[in-house]
Order: sequence, then C-alpha cells, then structure tokens
Amino acid sequence: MSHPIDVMIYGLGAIGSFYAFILNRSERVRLTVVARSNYDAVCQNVRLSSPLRLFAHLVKSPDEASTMDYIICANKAIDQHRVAAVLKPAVDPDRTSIVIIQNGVGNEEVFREQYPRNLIITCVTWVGATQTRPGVVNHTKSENLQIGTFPNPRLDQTIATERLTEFAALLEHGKTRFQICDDIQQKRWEKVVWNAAWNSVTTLTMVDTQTWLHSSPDAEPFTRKLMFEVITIARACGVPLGDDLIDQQMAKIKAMPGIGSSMQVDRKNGRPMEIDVILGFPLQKAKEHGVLAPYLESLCVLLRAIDQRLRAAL
Ligand SMILES: NC(=O)C1=CN([C@@H]2O[C@H](COP(=O)(O)OP(=O)(O)OC[C@H]3O[C@@H](n4cnc5c(N)ncnc54)[C@H](OP(=O)(O)O)[C@@H]3O)[C@@H](O)[C@H]2O)C=CC1
Ligand SMILES: CC(C)(CO)C(=O)C(=O)O
Repeated sequence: MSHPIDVMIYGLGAIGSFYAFILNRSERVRLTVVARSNYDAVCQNVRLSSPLRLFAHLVKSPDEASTMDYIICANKAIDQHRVAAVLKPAVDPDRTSIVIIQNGVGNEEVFREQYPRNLIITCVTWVGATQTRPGVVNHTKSENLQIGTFPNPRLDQTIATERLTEFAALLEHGKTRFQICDDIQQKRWEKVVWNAAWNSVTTLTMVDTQTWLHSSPDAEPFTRKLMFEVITIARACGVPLGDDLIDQQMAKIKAMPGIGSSMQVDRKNGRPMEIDVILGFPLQKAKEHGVLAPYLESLCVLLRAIDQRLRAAL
C-alpha cells in the first residue's frame, strides 16, 4: 500500500465532521480531529445523520498532534490570526498543505502571512449541515466542493499541483462530489454573493429564504441590489463575475425549500458570527476601490450590533 497520509481537521463542527467522514473512507488517511466544546461527546462517538463511526485520533489542541500532510480548517472564520498561530505545532514548512473549507473571501491571507512557504488549498463547500447536539451532525442538503490553490510564488508549481492532485484523490476515494477549479477565487466570490445575501437576511430577520422572499414585493429587488453590490466589488478586485449570476442564484434559491443559514444557526446558538469574511472583507475592498455599497454596509452594521450582543453574553 502507498505511504499513509496524515490529515488533521481543525474545527469538528458540521462541515468538519462531514469531511472527516469522507476522508475516513480512505485507508491511506491517518486522521486526527481537533474537538473543543464537543470533545467529550465525540469521545463517545460522532454521528453523521446515521450512526457511522469515525476512526480518528481525537485531540483537544494541535500541540497534541505531530506534523501533518494536510490541515483542514473547518472552524468558523472568526478568529483567523489566533487559529493560524494555534496550528503551528502541526505545520511542517516543507510538507504541510493548509486546506481552508470556510465561507468568505480573504480567508487565506493570515495563513499566507504566518506560513509563507506552505501550500494553501482553498475550497468552497455547498454542503448544508448542522450540528444538532454535540457530536451529532445532520447533513441537510447538497454535496459539492470546489477546490483550487492559493498562488504561492515561493512554492514550486509542480509540487503545488502534486499536492492538490493528492488531496483530490482523497476526496475521490471518499466518494464526494468536487471539482478542481483554476478560477477558485471567482468561485469564492460567487459563494460570497450568495452568503452576503442569504446569510445576512436570514440572520437579521430569523426567517427562512422563502418566507423572506414572500414577505413583501420589495424583498426580492432588495436582495438583487445587495447581490449586485458584491458583484461590483468583486469586479473592482479583478474577479469577473457576470450580471447573470443574480438570476442564477435567484433561480437556485427559489427552487429550494426555504432554508436558513450557518450564520442564522450561530445567532440561534448565541455564538459569534462570520461577519468579517462574508461582509467585512468585501466592504474593505469596496472602500479601497471607491465602490459604494450602501445595502451591504447597512446589513454589516446591523449584524455587528447583534454579534456584539452575542459576544458580550458568552
Ligand atoms: N454548516 C453549513 O451548512 C455550511 C457551513 N459553511 C462554512 O463552513 C465553516 C464551518 O462551519 P460549520 O461547520 O457550520 O460550523 P459549526 O459551528 O458547526 O462548527 C464550527 C467548528 O469550529 C470551531 N470554532 C468556532 N469558532 C472557532 C474559533 N474562533 N477558533 C477555533 N475553532 C472555532 C467550533 O468549535 P467549538 O464548538 O469548540 O466552538 C466547531 O468545531 C464556516 O466557515 C461556515 O461558514 C459553508 C457552507 C455550509
Ligand atoms: C448551506 C449554505 C449553502 C446555505 O446558504 C451556506 O453556505 C450557509 O448556510 O452558510
């Protein structure tokens, strides 16, 4: 058999658990999972929609682990500087690839700063899942992952391609749907158009997407204007998103039953929300490029007030 591949999942919530099960299907993978608040529950057993067992080395912190071939960050992107620092004991500058499976844009920057020699594989997931109680994850809808590399001029391109291909082989073995994308930043921005709209409105209103769209004749035009602002910001950053993306995303959401969002789950659970990577980074780019984004700005200010209240109550 080929040599084992050491993979660590940081953030064993809904998405981390989902991909832990996928990677568990590969005999080559020696899996380590880092669990924090759900550590005790995961010690008993972690379950994904059905009672599957997860075979992994369970730790509370990366400093209990050895260095890894791949570290998958499936934590909430809310404290990225600290998370990047915490991973250090598991990072080998010449061997470890950091895989980011998170919503948002700009997520890679802190990892690039702290680990300038390592490959970053950046991913967009369309899996819908929720941790309903500690260690129990309900996979609710869709299964798709888009993956690509975050450019690193210090790293030999052949090595980058080899590692991306190896990681893709693990996903293939895990029988999950995925695509390798040369234009992964475009995919990240497309997803952030979606998240800036649906995560924000579902969290501010605490209703699902269908209820929101039917709430008044202004709801859909409002959402379209919001999406258009994010598209305009992406274009100012050199990411060529088309106007038709709005129609595509509207058609997609209308074809789905009403859904909430991962941000809405955070609000329900009284946990900090991913405002910076979903709204804050696009707004920062809007300011840098002189793009006006009043809808996005308003939602961001309102969400920050809720977020501050949630954090104060922790
Ligand atoms: N759930 C979904 O349907 C989707 C989620 N995503 C994205 O996937 C990523 C993971 O989300 P999801 O799995 O839903 O989140 P969950 O809340 O289910 O799990 C988050 C995990 O990250 C850990 N975590 C949270 N905050 C921090 C922090 N500041 N530092 C270190 N670890 C932290 C949590 O540990 P602890 O419990 O100890 O706090 C938990 O293990 C997010 O970027 C999200 O936007 C993308 C598409 C769909
Ligand atoms: C599951 C999905 C796609 C729903 O919009 C999502 O990205 C989220 O909830 O953050």
